Amino acid sequence: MGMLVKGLWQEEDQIIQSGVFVRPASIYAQEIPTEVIQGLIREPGRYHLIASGSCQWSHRAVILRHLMKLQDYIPLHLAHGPRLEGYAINGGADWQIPGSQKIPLSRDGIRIKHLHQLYSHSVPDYTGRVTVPLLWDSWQQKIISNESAMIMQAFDATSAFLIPAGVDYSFFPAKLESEMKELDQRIYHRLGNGVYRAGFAQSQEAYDVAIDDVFSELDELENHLRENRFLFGDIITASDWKLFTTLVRFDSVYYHLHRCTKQRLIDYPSLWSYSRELYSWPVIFSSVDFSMIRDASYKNDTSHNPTGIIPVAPAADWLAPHNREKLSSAMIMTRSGEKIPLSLLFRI
Ligand SMILES: N[C@@H](CCC(=O)N[C@@H](CS)C(=O)NCC(=O)O)C(=O)O
Repeated sequence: MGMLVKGLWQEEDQIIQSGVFVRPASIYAQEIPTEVIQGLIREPGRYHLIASGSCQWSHRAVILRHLMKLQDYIPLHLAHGPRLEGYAINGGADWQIPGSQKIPLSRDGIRIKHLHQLYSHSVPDYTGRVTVPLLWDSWQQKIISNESAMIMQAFDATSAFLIPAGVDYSFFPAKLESEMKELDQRIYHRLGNGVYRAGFAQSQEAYDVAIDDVFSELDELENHLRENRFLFGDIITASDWKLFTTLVRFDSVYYHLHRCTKQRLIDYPSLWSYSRELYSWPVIFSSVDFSMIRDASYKNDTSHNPTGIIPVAPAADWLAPHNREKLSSAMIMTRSGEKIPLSLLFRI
């Protein structure tokens, strides 16, 4: 896939170790400071989100931007196009680095084509992977974070300053913090990253271990969601959105391209109705582009799909009634831990 070494792009990388896919830690993975969170609201247009429509980690950040109603505050740029040197930032055409026209002697701004050029513009001797999503500070011309979980949390925390819809709701309620952390880690290891470990495995053993994790996690979630409307009962949290971005891609990409072929999402009745409920929210529905997900995944994963042929989409009725309201009401928490009906805030 390629990476930057001391600011220079190189095609070799080190993500496979003894046949096992090892996802490197993000370089800017620290918690996002409060001044930046306040800045997201108080300085509209200063911070930009750069994401990809196909990537589950990007999708998490894009979803939180919608749910916290930040579209007018944080411009979104979708990296897409042929991956010649990693991600193209604007379909392979020139793209002006936001804010670069303010750099002295650069009135026309700095124009780039590849995401790695944004990384090395931010840190000239950057060594590491060049990943989406990332949060860009257009005033300081630097990357603030390239870790989706931290970006989600920062977007969520803006409700302490902005109070969209007059209620300081949160998808990371303090009351559930430690339980969410534990659950998110388990799901990330076994399922979210498990589908990548299965897809990129270069030995039978590594593949078998990953597949076992993926499907035992799906079994466990299926049991849980049979009786619980969301992962935390009647309360929706960011853990649901993290899980959703993996599930929504499962049958379209991971099932076939990553060889997760034991069962499809639609073979799990509760996981499938749960996914349909989350998909049915108008703001979420508009954030899912199945053909972009499939095209980008199948065209760019040339090691699994050297011909670039995009297989036909699996038949699945994502708009069929989910009937999850029979399980419980649907609630959300405020920052202080009070439960309020979701329908007061969102069209669901
Ligand atoms: N830990 C990161 C992972 C992001 C990530 O791996 N993104 C993929 C796209 S789905 C990427 O940019 N891959 C390019 C690469 O690793 O070279 C996060 O959750 O934000």
